[in-house]
Amino acid sequence: MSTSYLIKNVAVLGGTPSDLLLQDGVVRDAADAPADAEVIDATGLVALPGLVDLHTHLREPGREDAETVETGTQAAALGGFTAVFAMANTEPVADTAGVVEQVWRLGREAGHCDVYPVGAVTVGLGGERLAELGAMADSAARVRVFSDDGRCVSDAVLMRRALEYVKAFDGVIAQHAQEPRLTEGAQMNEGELSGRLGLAGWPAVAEEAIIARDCLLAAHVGSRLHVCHVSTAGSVDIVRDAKRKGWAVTAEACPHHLLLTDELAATYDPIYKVNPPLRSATDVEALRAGLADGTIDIVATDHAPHPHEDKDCEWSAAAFGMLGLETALSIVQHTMVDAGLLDWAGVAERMSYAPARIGRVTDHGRPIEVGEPANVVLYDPAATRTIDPSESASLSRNTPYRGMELPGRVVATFLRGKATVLDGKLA
Ligand SMILES: NC(=O)N[C@@H](CC(=O)O)C(=O)O
Ligand SMILES: [Zn+2]
Ligand SMILES: [Zn+2]
Repeated sequence: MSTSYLIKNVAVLGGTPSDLLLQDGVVRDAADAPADAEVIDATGLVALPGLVDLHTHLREPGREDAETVETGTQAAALGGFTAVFAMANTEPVADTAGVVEQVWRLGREAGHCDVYPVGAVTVGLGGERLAELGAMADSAARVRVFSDDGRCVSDAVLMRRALEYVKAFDGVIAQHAQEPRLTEGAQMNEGELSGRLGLAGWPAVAEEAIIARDCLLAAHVGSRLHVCHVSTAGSVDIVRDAKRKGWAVTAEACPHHLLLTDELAATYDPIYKVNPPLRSATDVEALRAGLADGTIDIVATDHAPHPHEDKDCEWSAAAFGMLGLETALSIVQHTMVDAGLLDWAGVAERMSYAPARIGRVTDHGRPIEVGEPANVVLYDPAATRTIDPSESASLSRNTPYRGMELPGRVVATFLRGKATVLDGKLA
């Protein structure tokens, strides 16, 4: 028999404390708790629906030195996630039914959280021929999100065809918006600082031009576009405009873009090297405002593990990317909740309900109500912790928050009523 959990005195979405029963994989009325239910005193804790990350790099197959499905989903569970969408830029690329089924199966076997593979848009992320989108959609992995993330689908005709193709199964194209010709050799945000540091600049317009083009294309063909890791104030404006026109455009912001700025590049420490790059304080403020008013639909981690030999080197030689799964909720608390921009219901919308909706997943992103799947995270917003990379479940150590004191701690995560994390540790 599986364990039942009676969670006492928990503030669901930060509301008035009540009791919750998780039994047989679903949320039940606490009054029906069996005598042998495991009791958790959740006084002071907030219950949120299991978090859903629409943008994770699990690196398997091919780069198991950086991360595996096992370790990446452990990090996810520790961060309060019950589902992650695994990006397609693996080796081999997830551009066939075979590879997406393999990733999906590895996720099931690991059991720490559900893994939904993202399918590549083009063969080998080559940007030349459409991958077998229909076969991936029809596979056991039931792919609905397609992305060449890491690369931009820069060919307008190919992007149009992809948007048209996925309409047949209600899919979405998640675009890594980066005009390649405007970003050749780019190392950091283009601005006064990049000139001073002698690092090639990644201009905001290279992101904004692609987002504007793709919003127009999505509207033209009547399809769904999702914009990955929005990083500039101008991008927020473009998405806001597209939404006002009623176009089916959604967008994500990453925790690091909500907190960190390009000033950190002055350290020349590649821990701060990420794509798109850290931008200005004005951009950070616009992202927070966009996330608060719903222009930016979701927070996605873009968890991008890299082994130390790809990060502990000179800036221009280092890989782009930073860890995100285990710190995302703390960064959102710090930048949005503690700043008075979002309440916990708003966090649930942006880190669980909306990402599940965009990814067309129905058993995650559900409210914590009787009869719903017991995908729940218990979070202590009053706790603080100092980030120690060596404590991460990830195989990689590239967190930009090393040594920082962050608010909040994930106390427990439940996947279909089974504890994946208890007392802040893997169960
Ligand atoms: N974000 C990054 O800096 N890196 C990602 C690729 C990506 O998300 O574009 C990676 O795969 O390492
Ligand atoms: Zn990307
Ligand atoms: Zn990514």
